[in-house]
Amino acid sequence: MAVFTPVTLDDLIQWIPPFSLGKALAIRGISSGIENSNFFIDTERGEYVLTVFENLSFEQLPFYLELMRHLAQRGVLVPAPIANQQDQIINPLHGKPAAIVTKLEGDCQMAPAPVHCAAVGAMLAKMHLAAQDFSIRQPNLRGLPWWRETAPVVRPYLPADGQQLLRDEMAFQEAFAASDTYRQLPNGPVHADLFRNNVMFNGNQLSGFFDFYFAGCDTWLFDLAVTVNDWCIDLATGKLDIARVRAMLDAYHAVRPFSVAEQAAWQPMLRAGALRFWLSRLYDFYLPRAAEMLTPHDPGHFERILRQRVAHPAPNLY
Ligand SMILES: Nc1ncnc2c1ncn2[C@@H]1O[C@H](COP(=O)(O)OP(=O)(O)O)[C@@H](O)[C@H]1O
Ligand SMILES: N[C@@H](CCOP(=O)(O)O)C(=O)O
Repeated sequence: MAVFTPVTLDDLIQWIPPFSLGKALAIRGISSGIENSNFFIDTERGEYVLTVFENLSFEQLPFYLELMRHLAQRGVLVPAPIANQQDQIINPLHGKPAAIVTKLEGDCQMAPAPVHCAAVGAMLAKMHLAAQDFSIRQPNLRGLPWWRETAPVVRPYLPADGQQLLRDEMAFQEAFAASDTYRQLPNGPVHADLFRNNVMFNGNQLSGFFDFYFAGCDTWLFDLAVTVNDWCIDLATGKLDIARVRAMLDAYHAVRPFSVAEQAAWQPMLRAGALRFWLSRLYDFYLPRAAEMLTPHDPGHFERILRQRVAHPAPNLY
């Protein structure tokens, strides 16, 4: 997997002049993408990433790409979209929207240590603060309204104990979302999918967050819960690794101190973060999109995480 829309060097040479990147010298498809067609491109001004968007439209893309531009301009480490001479960052290529962004150096860190979790926590806090004055608003499209729609669709596929867990957790999250504590939580644009495979490291040095295509406005704590639930766990059991949790939370808190309401909301929010990905994985597993060619992610992983978070308290935020 997967280049869905082929782009040749000749295509690129024709297309790239308005970007002031000099001549296009080479193009290589990136095999690991699952949503879009991604390419590394060499130009006279250096190496960049070209993405041809397969599912998102010209109308939907500005939220994501303008958010990345906004963050990059404020020193948050994310791919910076390259504008053409008309200051446009989304341009048609083979009839689909396409964008060029800066290339992040390094690789994903799939076996993170506390040092990596601390770097992610600090950059996440910096990102939340920097996104506060971003002017485009879009809700998290995988938030509570989507859980409400999706839970009854996937529930019939589950065994009795899974159905019970899903029913109980939806009721718990509805009550949490209606609480005064929830209303006091700071919110704004969040990444909402900051898993290990969406962060690049150059050695132990974080080089950037990428894949912003689940971003939306939600509570900052939800973003942190999603991130902790992936970076700070034993993958086999879903149990939290206290040293990695502490490193991430302390580094986040040092940049953007947590509020009292956030402390009260932390345990329910870790459960919310697990429920969100349990639901999306159940949906992709039992109701795959037409022409889906991928092996779906295991929903059982997030069921285990959810059961863990229900049964065992996590370390306090501060
Ligand atoms: N800005 C970037 N800098 C460096 N590598 C990138 C960048 N964007 C994407 N990649 C590489 O391309 C791969 C696929 O990107 P991703 O955004 O996950 O694609 P998709 O949305 O199609 O799943 C990533 O795993 C990473 O190796
Ligand atoms: N992180 C999600 C899947 C989203 O896909 P991504 O590869 O684009 O991050 C999950 O693990 O369920």
